[in-house]
Amino acid sequence: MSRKLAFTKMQGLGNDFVMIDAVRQPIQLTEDQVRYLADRHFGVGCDQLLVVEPAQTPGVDFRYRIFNADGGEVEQCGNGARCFARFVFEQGLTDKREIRVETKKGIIAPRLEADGNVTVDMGVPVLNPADVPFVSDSDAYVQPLDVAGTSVAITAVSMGNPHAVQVVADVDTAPVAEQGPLIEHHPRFPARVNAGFLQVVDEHRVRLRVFERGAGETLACGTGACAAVVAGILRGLVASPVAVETRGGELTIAWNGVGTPVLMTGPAVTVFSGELTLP
Ligand SMILES: N[C@H](CCC[C@H](N)C(=O)O)C(=O)O
Repeated sequence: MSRKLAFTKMQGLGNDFVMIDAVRQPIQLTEDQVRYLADRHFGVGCDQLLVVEPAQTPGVDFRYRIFNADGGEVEQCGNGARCFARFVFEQGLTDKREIRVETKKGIIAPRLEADGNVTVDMGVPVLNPADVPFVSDSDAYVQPLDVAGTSVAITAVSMGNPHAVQVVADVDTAPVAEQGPLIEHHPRFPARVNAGFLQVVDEHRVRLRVFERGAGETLACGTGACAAVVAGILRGLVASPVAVETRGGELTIAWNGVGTPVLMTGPAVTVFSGELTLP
């Protein structure tokens, strides 16, 4: 039996989302339905689908679930967190400008700024390889990863979701298309991984491309920007705060070191709303 579904299309630096208000229209989407909604030819089209639900934890305002375009549910989404905050405010689901929201892996706190940007406390990055998860007998911040016979020096970081960050001379010529899928599916990342390609411009500015788990290369990746700055600071290449230039625009990331949270600031834009009949 088909049903009507209201949705809103949003984007954060070109990383685009279909937002579903499952507070007012409770729904459980199948993987096939997620893939349909994310499909850029047969559906609405997005990198990720974000479903807003009532909170399940006391003292938290909402729960938000994140699904990649391939249908898989994941732990965290940085650009999505900013769009989520604007969505619940614009839809009248809250009158708060600072929101506590639970995701599959932890609670984050987005704040709507007066200048239109959104700042999110993305939580404390996880560096213990077993918790990323990254199969390794070392906890060194830089480790060699064999990628089709090429040894790539990566830093494994979890922002709730897993990231493998490498430093390149120039993101425009980095082997994103060739290495991205190989790193995403690398056996040493049992939950797969988002592959970051980081170019250092100066102490407070970098350029970044990310081949995302379950979505391919996106124009921007918020958790990827957080992971890249963490990796850059651990390697002594940059210092907080860092401007992160992505193909979709610029994020500001601040981090004061191991054991402290990462703060991410950037835009969140509503593109259009619509309704469709869900197959
Ligand atoms: N592809 C990611 C989820 C979306 C993250 C990204 N869109 C962001 O802004 O953080 C993963 O599978 O972990």
